[in-house]
Amino acid sequence: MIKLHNTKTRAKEIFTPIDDKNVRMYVCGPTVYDRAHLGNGRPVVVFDVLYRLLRHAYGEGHVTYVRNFTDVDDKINATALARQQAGAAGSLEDLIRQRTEETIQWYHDDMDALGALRPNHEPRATEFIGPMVAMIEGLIAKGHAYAASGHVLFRVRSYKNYGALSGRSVDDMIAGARVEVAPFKEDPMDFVLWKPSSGEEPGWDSPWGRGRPGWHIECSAMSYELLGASFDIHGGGLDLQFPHHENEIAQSCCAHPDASFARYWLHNEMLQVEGKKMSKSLGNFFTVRDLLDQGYPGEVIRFVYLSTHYGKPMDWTAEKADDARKVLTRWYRQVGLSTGGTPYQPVVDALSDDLNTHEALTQCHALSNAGDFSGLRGSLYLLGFLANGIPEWAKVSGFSDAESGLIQDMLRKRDQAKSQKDYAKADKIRDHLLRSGVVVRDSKTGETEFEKTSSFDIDLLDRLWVEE
Ligand SMILES: Nc1ncnc2c1ncn2[C@@H]1O[C@H](COP(=O)(O)OP(=O)(O)OP(=O)(O)O)[C@@H](O)[C@H]1O
Ligand SMILES: [Zn+2]
Repeated sequence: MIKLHNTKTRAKEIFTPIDDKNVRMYVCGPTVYDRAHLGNGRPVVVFDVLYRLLRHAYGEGHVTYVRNFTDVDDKINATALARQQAGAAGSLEDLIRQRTEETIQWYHDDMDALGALRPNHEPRATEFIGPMVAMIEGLIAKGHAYAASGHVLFRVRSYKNYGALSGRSVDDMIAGARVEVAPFKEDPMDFVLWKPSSGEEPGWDSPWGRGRPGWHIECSAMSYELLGASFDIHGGGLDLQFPHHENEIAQSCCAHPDASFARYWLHNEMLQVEGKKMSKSLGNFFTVRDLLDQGYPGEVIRFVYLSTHYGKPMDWTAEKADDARKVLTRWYRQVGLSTGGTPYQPVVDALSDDLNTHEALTQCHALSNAGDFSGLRGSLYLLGFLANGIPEWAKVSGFSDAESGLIQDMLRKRDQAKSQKDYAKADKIRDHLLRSGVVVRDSKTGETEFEKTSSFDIDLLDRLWVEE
């Protein structure tokens, strides 16, 4: 039984899909104008864990995960224009396409490195302009939208539940929001569904002239096309709750009044830098690529994300990353002793309790300490580690995975002996290792490294391991 905290009801609820043969989830994806920063990676990993849990619970072929690329945006146009002004060859349209293509490639590379599975569908807004126009026409026909000066606006006051997701009234929201006042708006709260494009700006023909869609309608149209009018889960960062998600709900529920749109809304809290949201506009960001280039493995970054519950703000520290690397190194070496393995039930239970990844990692520690390496392997796999086997950085040169696993397990027993103050036993294990040709070195940080000597004898090591 999976429980999820639903922003819509502000409560942890039992998750029941509409169709357990096809569990459907939509997550708002990136605007593709630049490298993803570490904050942007958080929802990717959070919803990847949820996707993996749903696949575990309902079967791999029974979950449909959609995450879009917003490839129509003024920020993309601005980057392309800056390139053109700097002398880049090609029309603005070419440069825009180049920019979005390269950004999508970067996004894939970086998110793959974090161990995130690719969603089943990654629709690009530019491929769904037709359905967006159709949805806007439907909204106009029902009186929920109006055309004015080449724009189409959503009539917010026509939807009585507007604000329900955030739990605020329209008037409160206006007071707190930066709403654009424009002469063609009936009400300052009304938001853009379609806007005119001039000159070289990307644009498509529509009943309201050549123009482009607003950001909010993209998600409403793409989720409808790929998941239907009612689906199970909608996710994204908490910064999107208002106005983006309120607007998605208003559009979709008015276009399809008999459907429920998304039934469970999940929002991840922000990755912060000194108490403030990491964001491009504040300039306080570093990219996932920066960290990878500095030598932090993607698995380590993933581990740091998972160590905090998605509903809590978190920050990145080098100390957290160092700890993560140590723990993962030990676990990766230990699982070299096992093949296969199903996830440990307490790990599944922790994830099923509103994605308690922190508790899931605590349970992995318990498996590691108890020497249950097949349970550990299965659990790590469920958490999105080990998809490509044991990474190179965790290996010890000269040893096979199974040999490292064996040595790591002897070291575990030695640590246990030490903590029970049985120093004679601890020394005996070390001597065993030495006799088999393995030199052990304890570092100041409490980790133990090992190395192979020319007299390495795996058969002897194996025998001594069995004795212990
Ligand atoms: N600091 C953060 N922590 C967690 N999630 C974030 C953070 N910043 C953005 N996100 C999430 O990243 C996803 C992609 O958002 P988007 O591409 O709109 O980011 P952005 O607007 O370019 O970034 P920024 O907010 O820095 O301007 C969204 O789900 C958003 O909620
Ligand atoms: Zn969206």
